[in-house]
Amino acid sequence: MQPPAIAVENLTKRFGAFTAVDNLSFTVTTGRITGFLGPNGSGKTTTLRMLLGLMRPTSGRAIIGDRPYEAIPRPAGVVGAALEASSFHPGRTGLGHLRMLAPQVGVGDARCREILDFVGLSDAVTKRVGGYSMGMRQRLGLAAALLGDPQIIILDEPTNGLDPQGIVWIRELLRSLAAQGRTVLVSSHVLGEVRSTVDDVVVIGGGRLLHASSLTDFEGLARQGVGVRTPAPEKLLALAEERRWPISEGPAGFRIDDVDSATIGSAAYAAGIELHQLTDIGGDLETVFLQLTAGTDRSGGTDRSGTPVGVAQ
Ligand SMILES: Nc1ncnc2c1ncn2[C@@H]1O[C@H](COP(=O)(O)OP(=O)(O)OP(=O)(O)O)[C@@H](O)[C@H]1O
Repeated sequence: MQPPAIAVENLTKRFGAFTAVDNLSFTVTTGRITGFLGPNGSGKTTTLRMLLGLMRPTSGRAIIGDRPYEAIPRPAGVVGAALEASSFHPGRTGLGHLRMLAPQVGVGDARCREILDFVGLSDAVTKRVGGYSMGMRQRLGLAAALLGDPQIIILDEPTNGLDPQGIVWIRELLRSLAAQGRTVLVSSHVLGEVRSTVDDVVVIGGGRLLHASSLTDFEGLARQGVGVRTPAPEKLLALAEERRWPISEGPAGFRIDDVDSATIGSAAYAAGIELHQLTDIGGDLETVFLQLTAGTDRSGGTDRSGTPVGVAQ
């Protein structure tokens, strides 16, 4: 198996007494698009800044390829990032902005023009950034990230402030980058904006890891199930085995998947099994995401035992 493109290992960032990123660990698989999800203030940007050597971690480390960002000899050729769309000099043109970056990236004028064309900004080459729309700024940020032709791309909320057309454009661009075998880590506080694009998800809240898995496994959390409580667990387990129901036990009782509550209730009644609770659970993935991240203040983010919820990586 290929080593991960990015490995975040026990990363922590404190600002005084405030812990913005709290012992965070996850990996980003080479050649896949990973959605880095969490509500506002959950620590996404802080994590990305540490990844990119822009901020020193309090403890832990972040590895890109096989080394920390600071140790990469020509970083722009390995990893490209767009963290903030607004940090351009308003008096510069789009081309001027890229020309300013070109020497440190190690590219010439032709590449600057080529990449502006690629992000759909060729008409705005000579227009000053001060007059750019939000969408144009996002495109210019992407152009800067892609200038050195990196294999790993890190984008912080690239859909922020974009209209629906712009969001579709970003999605298609990310897909085309992944189709070229590149690795993309893209942050968002809105699951819906990246859901149709990403292969994997990392969900954080309150600076802590809440969930990491493939999107498919994440969607599995929203599978319809029925919660069952009974004073006769052995009998229920025997019934589930006989009926071949997928059953699992958690702190809140049993969960049976892919069977409706009426079927379970009738079968339990016929088998003389006393039930104390029969509840429909799961459903819409957006709701699952909101439930997962709800109340993740600085003391939250994990269940009462301190275990991240649903970590599958
Ligand atoms: N330099 C700093 N000094 C003090 N606190 C900071 C600093 N940078 C970030 N924070 C705090 O750390 C927390 C995490 O911020 P961060 O920007 O990483 O979150 P985020 O998930 O990217 O949020 P958003 O989606 O709003 O961009 C926030 O409460 C923020 O106020």
